Amino acid sequence: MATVLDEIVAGVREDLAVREAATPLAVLKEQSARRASALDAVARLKVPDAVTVIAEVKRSSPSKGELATISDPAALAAEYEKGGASVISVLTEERRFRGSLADLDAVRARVDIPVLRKDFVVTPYQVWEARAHGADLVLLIVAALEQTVLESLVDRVHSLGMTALVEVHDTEEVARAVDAGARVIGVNARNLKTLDVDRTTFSRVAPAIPSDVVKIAESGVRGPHDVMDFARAGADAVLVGEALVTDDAPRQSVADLVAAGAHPSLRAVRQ
Ligand SMILES: O=P(O)(O)OC[C@@H](O)[C@@H](O)c1c[nH]c2ccccc12
Repeated sequence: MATVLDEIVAGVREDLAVREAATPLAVLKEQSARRASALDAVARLKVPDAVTVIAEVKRSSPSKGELATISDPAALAAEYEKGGASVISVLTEERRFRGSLADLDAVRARVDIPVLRKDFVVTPYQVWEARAHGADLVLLIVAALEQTVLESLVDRVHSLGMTALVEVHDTEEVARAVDAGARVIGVNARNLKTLDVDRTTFSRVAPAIPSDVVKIAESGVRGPHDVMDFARAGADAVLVGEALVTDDAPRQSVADLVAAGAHPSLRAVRQ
């Protein structure tokens, strides 16, 4: 039976065929060459004595439907940046998440911190697209990719100077991510087959991640308390979407999450 993930990827492939017909790869390569080099995201995500925050621009999701209108994604990203976010995540998937490459362009033009292209990347064309539109990081979901494809996409992302954020759900996927050369691994608390969130996923899966790899807890962060829990479980960063896009004061809420991630009581557990 087709899972939600299979259905999303099928839609992504259809939309991709349309873009590939309109913009040849050679054009994307020229656009990429004109971009400033990608920013070093690893240095910003893994800092001593603090959990950093990746703040996400997301209008809609398959699990919750419409979350927020977000008429000005760049303005929201600028608020996140002022609140102390280390990286901005921008959904570019159109059908289920109501994102676009135009959102990525707008955010890139406004903020100075690294930007993550959040999509269902299955071909090298999408990696070139990410770079052409100014992304510094690209999400790669292990569960959506054959191992050989995952390996070649990680290589492509890194060879273009970007950082792959390789998403896993269990320890087998961690092994695949590490074999593929991941330097940054995100453990998604949301199961992409059932869409359920299980906040214990990170603490179960993170011990399998090598110590030199950056560890990110993704999904289900409701507030400062969850940031502190993930910090105690060894997270270097958290990725937060829904709680921020549905908030009236996203700048202050990011600041509260950043403060929780740097709380002095966490120093002892992070040694
Ligand atoms: O909105 P949340 O629960 O804070 O989750 C953010 C982020 O982790 C989530 O949007 C996400 C994680 N992995 C993904 C892969 C594709 C699309 C979306 C995602």
